[in-house]
Amino acid sequence: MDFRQFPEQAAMRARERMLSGAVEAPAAARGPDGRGTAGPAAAAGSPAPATPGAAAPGVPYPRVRETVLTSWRRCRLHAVDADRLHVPHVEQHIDWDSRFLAAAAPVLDHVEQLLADCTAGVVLADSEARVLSRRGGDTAVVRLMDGVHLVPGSSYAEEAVGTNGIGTALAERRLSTVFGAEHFAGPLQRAACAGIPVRNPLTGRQEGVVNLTCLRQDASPLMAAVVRQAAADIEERLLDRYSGKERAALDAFLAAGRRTSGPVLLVTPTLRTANTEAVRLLEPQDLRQAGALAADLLAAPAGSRRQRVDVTLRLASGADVRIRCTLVGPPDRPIGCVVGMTAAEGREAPAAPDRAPGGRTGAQPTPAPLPALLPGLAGRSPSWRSASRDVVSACRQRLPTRVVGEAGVGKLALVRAAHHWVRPRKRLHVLDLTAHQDTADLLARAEEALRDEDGTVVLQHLEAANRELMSCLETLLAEARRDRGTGPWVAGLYTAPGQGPVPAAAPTGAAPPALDSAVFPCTVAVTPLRYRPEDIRDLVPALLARHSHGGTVSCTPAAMQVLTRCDWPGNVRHLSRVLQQAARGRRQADLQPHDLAPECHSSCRRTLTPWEAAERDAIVRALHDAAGNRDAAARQLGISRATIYRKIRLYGVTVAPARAR
Ligand SMILES: Nc1ncnc2c1ncn2[C@@H]1O[C@H](COP(=O)(O)OP(=O)(O)OP(=O)(O)O)[C@@H](O)[C@H]1O
Repeated sequence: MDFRQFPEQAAMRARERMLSGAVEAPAAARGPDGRGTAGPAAAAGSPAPATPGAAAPGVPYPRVRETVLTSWRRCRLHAVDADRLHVPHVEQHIDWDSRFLAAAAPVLDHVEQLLADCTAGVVLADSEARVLSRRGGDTAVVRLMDGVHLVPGSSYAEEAVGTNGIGTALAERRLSTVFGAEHFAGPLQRAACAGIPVRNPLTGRQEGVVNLTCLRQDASPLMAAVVRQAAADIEERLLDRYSGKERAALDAFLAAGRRTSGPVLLVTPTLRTANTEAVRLLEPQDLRQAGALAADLLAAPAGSRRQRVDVTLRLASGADVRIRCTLVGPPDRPIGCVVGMTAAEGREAPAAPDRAPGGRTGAQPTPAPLPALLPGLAGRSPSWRSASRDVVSACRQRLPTRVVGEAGVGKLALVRAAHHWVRPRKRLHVLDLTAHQDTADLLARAEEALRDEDGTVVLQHLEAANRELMSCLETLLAEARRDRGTGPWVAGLYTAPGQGPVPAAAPTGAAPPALDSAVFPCTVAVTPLRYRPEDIRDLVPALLARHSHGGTVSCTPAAMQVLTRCDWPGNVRHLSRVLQQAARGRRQADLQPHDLAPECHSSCRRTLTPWEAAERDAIVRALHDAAGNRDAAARQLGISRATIYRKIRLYGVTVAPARAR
């Protein structure tokens, strides 16, 4: 039975079981968009539950599409209420004069006419899922949409109302069809909808979503075709609305964005836009402030206008940033201004009162003003944010800090980013304790680095230090602080053994010398990637940008799903290596699951021997070649059916048959 046909209460119960991990949801039925592999006829069958005993014998288990299941998991993370609908009213935040709305209006008129004899209504929302316009729909659909507040001025963001054809399309960045019980919130389950993001053809950013909504029994594959065409028409009209000057200014803005990994803004007399990094790192008031600076430069009298202006700006977070405003076009007739941002040179944002990061020691924990996220680093999980906050805070106070975590979790990356944020252009000295055979040489280098009062000294791989070395380092560090009262900031990185719990604080007793050292009053633990899988969605594009050398390699949702399910025993470094391999030799590509290394398609926890790893890889490749068909893969490998099934179980191979993907 297809989940979409499930009655409301049964659907809710089945969903709870799937999300609580009691059963693995069998994927996937063909949606009325015609995608997927099992059509409505197949949907009428009863696939066995993935976990024996998940459904009573003879009781059909519902099929759920992977995209829907992923969306439900996001809803869970956002604590969306499944029983009641909470639709925020956000009218005051909407730009009712936007270029997007103006470009879309004639297209919506046309779609409304097309749908005159149909029951469905068409809805337009902006990039934040705020409803801008609603047209058409027969009486029943209008009543339904009114009943669920699907009206201009309300927000249909997935984190507010759950899985739906507006917010989910934006979250997935592609066509999203949601039918009946696939909606997360019960009150939406009478509806069926198809939504597709509309992209700005010049900047590539999502401008919004066009969506069709009808009663669930009226759903049709044509809905997807109609929204696709409408989105293409809006994109074309959007392009037409840019003048030649605006296109030239946008070209300069995009070129500036390619040269930096930081925030970039564009201001022209008629247009304001910002890159993803700016939106991610800055608060709205910061964007407004920076935009005002650029507008002032554009409005300055021609005689006094300079091509480039550098200023320091204090952000809402309290951090200082260096702003560079560069005019586009000649100074006497500029067509726009591009604003770039870096951390301010030699200026430290005001430090918080004395506070031990992590709140483990010290007096009153007072939150310090901090950047929303450290530039150049990806990840928004609470544990990553907390580690970032603690490391920056320690860096500001020059509090000797031990950063603990498994190999490749990002300890050095975090300390480096904090150093560049707090004291840009000052030196960062990294001393790898495993790279120095000669202790005297290591201590001499440490002594020299510790003389750099404004710098940061990182002692990497503290776990490799024996008691004697540690005691010498302690003496050096104590002297560095006593002599000058302040001294450089010292961070010690301790690589904890893999796949085990991270020590939350400095252990005592039989702890290794690096951990029972009295030198570091503060310890920050960085969580392994497998415990913060939500960061993978941020890390993947950031790491792909690094490995595609200015190209545009991205990840399809299906490949992203494979990546988010992996355990990543080597943490971010491991993920980075897999993406580097997958992106090798490509400048433009949408990575598919089969582009990822075979290890991503196996959930085996133990370390495989080289022979076993080779066998697993061969099986994964054969399964990909055979579209997941196990019999065909076994034939290709020249092994029996029974053997391939046994090996698949042994290695936890997760390549699903194409029908179920
Ligand atoms: N949040 C992040 N965003 C972007 N890149 C990251 C992030 N965390 C780690 N990386 C990247 O992952 C790789 C490994 O990180 P890093 O060297 O900091 O790990 P580590 O914890 O210090 O490892 P080890 O203990 O083995 O020395 C680096 O290439 C780093 O740039």
